[in-house]
Amino acid sequence: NEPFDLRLPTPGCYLDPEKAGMDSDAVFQGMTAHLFYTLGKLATSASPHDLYMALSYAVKDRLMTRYLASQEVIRKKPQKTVAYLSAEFLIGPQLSNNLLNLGITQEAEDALKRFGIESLSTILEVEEEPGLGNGGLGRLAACYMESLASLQVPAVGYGIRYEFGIFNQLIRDGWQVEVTDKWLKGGWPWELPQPDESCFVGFGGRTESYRDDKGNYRSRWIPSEHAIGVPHDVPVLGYRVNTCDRLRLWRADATESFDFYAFNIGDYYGAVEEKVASETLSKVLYPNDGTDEGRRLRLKQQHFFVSCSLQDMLRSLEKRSIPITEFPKHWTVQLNDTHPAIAVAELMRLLIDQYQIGWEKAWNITTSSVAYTNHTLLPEALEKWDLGLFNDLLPRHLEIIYEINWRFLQQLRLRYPGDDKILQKLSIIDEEGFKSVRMAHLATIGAHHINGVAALHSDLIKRQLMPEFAALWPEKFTNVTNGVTPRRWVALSNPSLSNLLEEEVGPNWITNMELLKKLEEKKDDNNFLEKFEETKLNGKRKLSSFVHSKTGILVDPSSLFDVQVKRIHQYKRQHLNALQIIAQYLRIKNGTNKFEVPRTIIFGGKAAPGYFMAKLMIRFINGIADVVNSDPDMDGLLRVVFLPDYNVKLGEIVYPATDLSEQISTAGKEASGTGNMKFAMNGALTIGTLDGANVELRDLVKKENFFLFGKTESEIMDLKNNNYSPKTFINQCPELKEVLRLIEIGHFSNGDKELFKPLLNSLTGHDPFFVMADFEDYLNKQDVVSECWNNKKAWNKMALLNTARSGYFSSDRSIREYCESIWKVSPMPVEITCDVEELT
Ligand SMILES: [N-]=[N+]=N[C@]1([C@H](N)O)O[C@H](CO)[C@@H](O)[C@H](O)[C@H]1O
Repeated sequence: NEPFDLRLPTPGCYLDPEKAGMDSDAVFQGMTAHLFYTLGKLATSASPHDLYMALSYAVKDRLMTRYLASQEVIRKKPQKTVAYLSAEFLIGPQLSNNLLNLGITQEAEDALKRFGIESLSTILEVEEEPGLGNGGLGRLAACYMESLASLQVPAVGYGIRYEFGIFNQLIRDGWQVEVTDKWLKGGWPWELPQPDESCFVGFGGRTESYRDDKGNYRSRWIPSEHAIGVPHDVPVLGYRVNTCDRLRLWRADATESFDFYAFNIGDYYGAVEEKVASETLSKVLYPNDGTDEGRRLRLKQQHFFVSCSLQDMLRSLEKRSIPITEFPKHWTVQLNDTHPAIAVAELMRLLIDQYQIGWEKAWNITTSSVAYTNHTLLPEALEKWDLGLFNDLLPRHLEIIYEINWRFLQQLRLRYPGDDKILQKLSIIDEEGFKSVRMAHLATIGAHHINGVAALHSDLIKRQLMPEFAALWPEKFTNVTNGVTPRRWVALSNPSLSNLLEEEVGPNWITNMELLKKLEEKKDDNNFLEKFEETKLNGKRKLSSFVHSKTGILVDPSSLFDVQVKRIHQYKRQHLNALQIIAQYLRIKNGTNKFEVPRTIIFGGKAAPGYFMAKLMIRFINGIADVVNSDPDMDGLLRVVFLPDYNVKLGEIVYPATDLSEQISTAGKEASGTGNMKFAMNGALTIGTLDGANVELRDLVKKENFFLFGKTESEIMDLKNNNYSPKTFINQCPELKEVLRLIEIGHFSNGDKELFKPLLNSLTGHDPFFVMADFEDYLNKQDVVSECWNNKKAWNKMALLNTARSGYFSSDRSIREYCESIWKVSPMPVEITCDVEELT
């Protein structure tokens, strides 16, 4: 394709920062200009936030050439583009990542010095992160967008621009308190509103059939309510390439922002009612991680961003005068879980009702364009929409879903004549009890591929979640194990390790993590192992001062940093970790502590506001921390910390500072996990169960470099099918008995015996996540950890081998697999030819 002609007076073709207006002086000039013209500030009176905004604008300027060039390539060259539809994009802070991917971090440091700012970190601290996601699913979408750009694959991420993201978490008297996340309050320099590319979206109303000009009977939708979707584009720059893809986030606005008639008759609320109602669509992110929300507004949000996104894709074909029937050649649509699954019905509606395409053709276009990723097996997370609500909000879509379902059931009748049971089981409509629409079935029937996010998980989807569908369409079911971007999670978060890796294997490990295998040669090199350990200590010192500044707790960087950071959920078993701590506490108190290993145990994670047991688990951990941290017997041996407001920014401090990564979910429950990958890349050892991606991690780093414990998924199944009794395990383990007794008498709740009763009753009663069954094995494995820690050389060797062998978990590998096996797309480098002289 002919190179992007750069006749525009903009800095920025990726030849060489020095030559293309990327040197520190150009950055300084850019900042000065934005302070003056954009922010109306003089350098002399600029606050750190002003300088953050000025530097961000100056950096965004330097993205624009690539951003526009990349859009031009998509516009000019009929190439299949990836559309990643996700209700969540947990993109994290942008400035440091864009500086890294542009390769001008040092230039920014130098420019800031001329404003009297000694360190870039001072400016990075003030950046608000857009909390547009809950946890793993949202962060995965962000890692994937960055890898798509770094691999030079044209892509658009489609999502919602929530005005309020995931709540900020405060800890008050040990309890989680949610605070609204006003991330936009200081302004956000990383977006480009595109109001002229807005879309209309309908809700409610009714459908009516009519005869079209060819006399065919057709159905059409007459919505009773409308909203406008205004796109806000966020550049997603690849690492040291010209590709800059975009994240298109939809903001909801009213078709009629102000009703003068209502105003004139003094009905002031009426005057803005519609505006308020519409804006609510993108007002706030639902703060649940992996549970079905089932609320009307949630379904409206899903239809809102999906309809805008599909209209946007179809419009891009019209703009390029490409026949709509060629949609599958130009767009491959990935559904990030069932949250955007309405896309199957909405694409059919747009193709049939708006573009008058016949059913079969429309179905062919849809099923050859859409693919679906499942992220959880938890029954309570599988979205099912009440039929009444669905019909009320999306009557035309329900008509189309009935037709899809009818045709599907016809197929089944042919394949399984007389087997009504399988029809009921696979139908999109769940007729049992409250009739509902099963979104996972709609996605599976409408998709050409369904993938899980780790080998075990994808296998369990086929064996447990959807065995009949897997038998029906074995070719559709596949696996793409999750990955994380090494740019943010190693190069950016852990500069001292990054420098050591570059020293040892050269700079290309950042885009080719397999190169890290070369580090294996250093596994017995004491000198190198000490350097490696030093990088970890750097991280631990940084985290220690952060812990002290946030919680007032003093922790010893030379102690074993044992970390569990993730959303609080019973299946992730933060309470199992807490019980183990009490056992350690008792051993120290009773003098039966075998290994004098000073440990700092750190927790972090938000609980969904409506999830009582998760909130009680946070209170429980803080109750234990108060007792342990105020007990002189624990000095120099045990410290427990609950770090508030765990998010991407905090993750960037925690992952490089961890010795032991806790991945202790009940086997069969954690689809993949991605924190486990970030820890291993940064040289932490994992104590974990054979669950999710832990299985592949253990295979790759080798079992001697992984602390495995616990029952396997099939052993858990056996326990479940044979009337599992937690009491059996309690009676077998005196330490566990003593731990439970201490909780019961209120030892960690100032004598209040009631506070943790719900937790105790659940653990000693039904124990749905088999905490009691795995406790003893877990406690024993922690002893193995302590023993190993006392052998520094052995520990560092194991840690090095984790980093060396975690290259597989780069999101570049995941994206390559999606491109080859599901999307059938290939990289499309963006050429920028510019006559430098002409530019500068
Ligand atoms: N929803 N959801 N699913 C999850 C996470 N909670 O966001 O998706 C993540 C991303 O696929 C998985 O790593 C994790 O195991 C799974 O529970």
